[in-house]
Amino acid sequence: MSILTTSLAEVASSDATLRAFLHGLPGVDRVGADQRAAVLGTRSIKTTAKAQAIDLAISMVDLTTLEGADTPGKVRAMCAKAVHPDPSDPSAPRVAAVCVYPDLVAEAAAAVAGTGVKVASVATAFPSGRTSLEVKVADTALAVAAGADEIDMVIDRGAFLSGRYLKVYEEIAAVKAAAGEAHLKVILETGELATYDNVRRASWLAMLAGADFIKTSTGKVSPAATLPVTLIMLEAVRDFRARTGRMVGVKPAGGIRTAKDAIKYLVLVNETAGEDWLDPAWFRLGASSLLNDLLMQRQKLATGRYAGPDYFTLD
Ligand SMILES: O=C[C@H](O)COP(=O)(O)O
Repeated sequence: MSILTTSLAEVASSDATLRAFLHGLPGVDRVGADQRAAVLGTRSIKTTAKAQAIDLAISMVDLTTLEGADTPGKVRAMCAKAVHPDPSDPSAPRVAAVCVYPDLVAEAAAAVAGTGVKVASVATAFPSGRTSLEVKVADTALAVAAGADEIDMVIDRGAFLSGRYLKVYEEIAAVKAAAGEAHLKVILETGELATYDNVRRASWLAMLAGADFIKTSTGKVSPAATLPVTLIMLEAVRDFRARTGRMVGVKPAGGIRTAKDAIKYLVLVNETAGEDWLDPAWFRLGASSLLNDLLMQRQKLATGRYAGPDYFTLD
């Protein structure tokens, strides 16, 4: 079955049709992808453009805490930081969203109410996803009922890697239905997918099933986000829009800690998917400890000196 001739409506009728479609996608040139990501990662941005890039990156952060030891107090402090990242400088943009476990959604929703900061929650038995579909759907519905604007779900990697593509598709579609109006980010956990071809296939599978965003990683598996994997996902959303007219967002997450790295991702977005994606509606950076470096670099550009990490509250 050729990607050019297949009707997308027919693709999800069985494992066999999904397999034919996904394995009919062009293979990823691994060396080429690594090299292109490395080259784009060396592009430098100067002064004004850098200041704009830092503010854009701040506005794209999903400020995240996903620890077993998370408390309501920690979540409230994180939410305060999400709304006013730099209390000494009201011109610092707020972040896109806070991202928490489902049991802390209500706390987060109360803390950011009326500010424009969204609440994202990792439902579906994050990070492993190893539970029944009934539990995943209930986890999602409860998170939305508690106030989540966005649901970050994990795919069933075991099913994907054993070729049970229809199961993965149907789970995503069921979680999407349970999410209702909430936006659905589908985490591929690329560090467990073994090949770049699989990253491309999982990206298409998630988009076909209704993902609003595709996300690299949970942050609990190494490697997490990388530039080459994000490049492949950006190509996928670009090609998916060309084929269907529908735009899907991209979220690298896990291990992104410096402003320098964040800017590399923005260059990659611009050069791969295009500037339509340079917007928090279409591109996010999932990170627990990136924001302080963005704020430090922002202040350095404005004042010519670093304030030092102690100046900002903890990420
Ligand atoms: O979704 C975001 C990740 O869980 C955060 O990972 P990180 O702690 O490496 O920034």
